[in-house]
Amino acid sequence: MAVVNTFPVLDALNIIAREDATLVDALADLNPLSLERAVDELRQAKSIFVLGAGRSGLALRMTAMRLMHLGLTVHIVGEVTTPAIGREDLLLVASGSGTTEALVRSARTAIDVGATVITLTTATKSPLANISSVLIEVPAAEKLDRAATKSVQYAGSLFEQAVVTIGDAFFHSLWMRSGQSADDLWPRHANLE
Ligand SMILES: O=C([C@H](O)CO)[C@H](O)[C@H](O)COP(=O)(O)O
Repeated sequence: MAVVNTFPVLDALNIIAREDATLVDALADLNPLSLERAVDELRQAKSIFVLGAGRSGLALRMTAMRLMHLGLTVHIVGEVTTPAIGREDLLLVASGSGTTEALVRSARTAIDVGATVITLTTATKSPLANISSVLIEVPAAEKLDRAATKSVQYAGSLFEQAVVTIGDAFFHSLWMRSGQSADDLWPRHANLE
């Protein structure tokens, strides 16, 4: 790539905002039933476990906090206090590639014990996608996709933004159904921060 002297931040913001809006339109075409099923499964699960590596995992941690605000029992896989997953539980996984080995292994364990696995991924034919109970295709670039047809942003950035947005949409949908006010939710927010 050629060095350029300037690239206005507002231009970058516009590029990202446009990519995010296009992705939401594509999501609506690809996944309405999967998105609704995911919300139903999240509502019914005894405990929700969230799992992702790198930035995908960081994005899902934001969803984990919001689900906790709703009063749901949520665990982040890898934390020392996270218990064993069981039959009535749900594993929510985000992996752009769908091939990150530790995630595929954990998803297999979850399926083996009878838990539900919801996967957000760009790769619908990946090992992770193949074993998932609910598959949400995110039409974004995967981290090694250099074609710039789906995104001009670096690596899996568009996917990771989508994970945050879809997680917030899960939360919002569940919150609107829950009958709880913002004041009902707030006392659950961390008071040790
Ligand atoms: O951190 C990541 C990287 O910065 C890509 O933008 C990825 O999220 C991490 O490598 C995990 O990969 P995936 O399982 O393919 O999401």
